Amino acid sequence: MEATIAVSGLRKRFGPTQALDGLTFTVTPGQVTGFVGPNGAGKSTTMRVILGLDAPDAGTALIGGQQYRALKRPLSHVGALLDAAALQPSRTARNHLLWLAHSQGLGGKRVDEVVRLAGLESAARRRAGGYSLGMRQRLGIAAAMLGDPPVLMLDEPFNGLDPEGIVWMRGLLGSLAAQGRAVLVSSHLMSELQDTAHHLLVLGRGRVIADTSVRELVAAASGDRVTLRTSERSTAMTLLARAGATVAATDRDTLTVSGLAAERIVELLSADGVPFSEVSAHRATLEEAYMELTRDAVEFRGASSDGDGGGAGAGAGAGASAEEVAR
Ligand SMILES: Nc1ncnc2c1ncn2[C@@H]1O[C@H](COP(=O)(O)OP(=O)(O)OP(=O)(O)O)[C@@H](O)[C@H]1O
Repeated sequence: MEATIAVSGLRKRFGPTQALDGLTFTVTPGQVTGFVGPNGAGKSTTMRVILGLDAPDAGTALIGGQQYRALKRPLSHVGALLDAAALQPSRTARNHLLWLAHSQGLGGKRVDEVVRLAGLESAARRRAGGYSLGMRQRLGIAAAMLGDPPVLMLDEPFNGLDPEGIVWMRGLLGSLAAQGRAVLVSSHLMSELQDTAHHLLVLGRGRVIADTSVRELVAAASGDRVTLRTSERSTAMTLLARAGATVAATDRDTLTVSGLAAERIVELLSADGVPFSEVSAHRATLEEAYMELTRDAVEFRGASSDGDGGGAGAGAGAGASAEEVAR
């Protein structure tokens, strides 16, 4: 089966709230796609519609070209982690997985495999009701992986994980994508997606406001700034300015240089015998890149009751313009 999620023109209203407002995107295989946006942007609703748990008012949501309800053994097509708290508390984790596996015609051997994959060996025979949120997330991952699906859709999988769990989750997501699966992951924290997501889908008020590669996004936000540390600040400033750079002193022995590549700066300083202890190209964090991307369009934040999202709109080359978003 084709490892894709394709959403087209999705609309969904809950009473006065237009939760999804003509959403269109494709999640492609072989990469982790971060699904981000402020509270109430429509991330969970989108996932619920894709899984057939909510019916859209308009539009389509297809997994590998098919609607969820048309899938014969859904767990073999798509694994989902939606609400890690939704468990039968009296069941052991293993029995929960066995029950799920049997409902899909899968055997106990696969249950043992996913228990291992999720790092739950030592806890699998304990009742899930006593699990911490982090362990529930692992159990949710185990359940999502039961059918070895080509498509994964995980709502806030980092929630409740300790630092070790976060590193584990990042590694897992990366390896699932490297196996050619399509992996859609919602998150509130850019830091969780840093070095994990290859692609970013930014939602605002039920619309896609940016659909962009993380590499391009970070490169654009990083600019061409280079940090230079030297004990001969004024000599370096004169030399680099003469070579066409814009140079600003940021500290007693530190300069920020733009307009010249780091390699060229090293060449120039070396040729003139100017000492330096650091020449490093600035790399924006995903958080910085996201803030820049969403800075301009106020409307992105949504109605004030929607809470604590970022700024709004889309930066150059990354989706709709601020004006479009503000409509
Ligand atoms: N069952 C429902 N009944 C009424 N309104 C709903 C329902 N489900 C979602 N909504 C509303 O739809 C909008 C989108 O909600 P959704 O949960 O999809 O956003 P989200 O991006 O997942 O938010 P969060 O980041 O807080 O999880 C919100 O305004 C929400 O209040």
